[in-house]
Amino acid sequence: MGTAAVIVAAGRGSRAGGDVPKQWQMLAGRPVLAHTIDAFRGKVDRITVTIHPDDRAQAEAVAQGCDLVEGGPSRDSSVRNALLSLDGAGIQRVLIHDGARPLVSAAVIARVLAALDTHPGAAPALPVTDALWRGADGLVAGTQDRAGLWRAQTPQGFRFDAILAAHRSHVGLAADDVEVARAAGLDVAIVEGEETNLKLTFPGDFARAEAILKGRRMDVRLGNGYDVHAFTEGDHVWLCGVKVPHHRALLGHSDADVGMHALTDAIYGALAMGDIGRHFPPSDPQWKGAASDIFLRHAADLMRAQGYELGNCDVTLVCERPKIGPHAASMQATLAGIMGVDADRVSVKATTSERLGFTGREEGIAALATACLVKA
Ligand SMILES: Nc1ccn([C@@H]2O[C@H](COP(=O)(O)OP(=O)(O)OP(=O)(O)O)[C@@H](O)[C@H]2O)c(=O)n1
Ligand SMILES: C[C@](O)(CO)[C@H](O)COP(=O)(O)O
Repeated sequence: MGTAAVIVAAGRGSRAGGDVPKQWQMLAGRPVLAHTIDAFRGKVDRITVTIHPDDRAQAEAVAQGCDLVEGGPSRDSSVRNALLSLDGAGIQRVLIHDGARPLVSAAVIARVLAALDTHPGAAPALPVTDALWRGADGLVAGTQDRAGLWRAQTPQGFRFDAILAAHRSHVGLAADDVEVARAAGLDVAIVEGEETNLKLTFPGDFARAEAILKGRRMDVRLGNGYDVHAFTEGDHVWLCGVKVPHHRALLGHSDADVGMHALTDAIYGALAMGDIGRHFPPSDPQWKGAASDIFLRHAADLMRAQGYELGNCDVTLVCERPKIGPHAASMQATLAGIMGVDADRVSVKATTSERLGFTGREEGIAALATACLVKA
């Protein structure tokens, strides 16, 4: 079934302010209209965008792969021009959407399309939840019952032939295409809209839209790390940056801080940037006996260079001895200090392996770590 989207973007955005009409203003680094068009790509067979004659150059750059049609002096005349341009193109369903609603979700689009299986028209809306007043001269002049009132959104979807005929016969202006459809006797189903499907109308709406987009784009990454070091002769071990007295030491090319190594690898893993061995090859003599905070600091710096912050991390040391509990708080503070994060984002805990395996036989210590990195 041929489905088209008509995106109306021929207005001048007089209420939104700014140096250029709102559809050309930047939102999260891209023109508003680029976001709106992208929301429909892959969901419909073709996209028609109505533009103001002055905007052709920007439109050709932003609306690649779309048909461009010149709009009229009012929203409904712009829609009509777009529908007329699609006449005879084998379109069965059309979604008519404001170019100024760049945050429309796939779920809203899907709900409108699904409702068109059973209705000639369908549109998203939200029930009015605030009390409604009539006002005059800055005073409340009366109240309005809100029962049965809805806030209309777009895309408004229709069977193509029906809405084209409705627009052809419509006389006068219309706030939206539902008004045109209803004037022609078409039933329009209400489907659930979304608060985030806002129409950029006033200057303050851009900051709201930007905040919503930011939230949607949050990138959360998980990494894990695992390391083992064997015991050797000595009188202390380094664990999570803390020198812990013990009747043995850990054997390693560096200071063998198994906990810090696991955590470092977890961060590298979350970044998909290899492991300690890749960044600090054991074959390189300069890392012999190195304090492991060099590795962890490097991983934390890389994390920030990629735009991430540490959400939290969790290190588990597996050993019968030394007992970790008395040192856990100091380890937590040390790791947090190296990574430059608050201590409550760092957890250090330990378990025995019930005397089973190499850790149970006290041949060495194992460590596991998980790191969660967040890019807002
Ligand atoms: N002649 C017009 C007027 C409006 N629109 C489009 O209809 C949508 C909703 O209209 P509105 O928010 O009112 O946009 P503007 O008319 O641009 O804004 P304003 O009323 O503040 O000038 C917008 O995407 C707008 O570009 C259109 O294609 N052709
Ligand atoms: C179509 C619409 O977005 C539905 O809420 C709305 O009617 C457009 O209104 P405007 O007067 O063009 O801002």
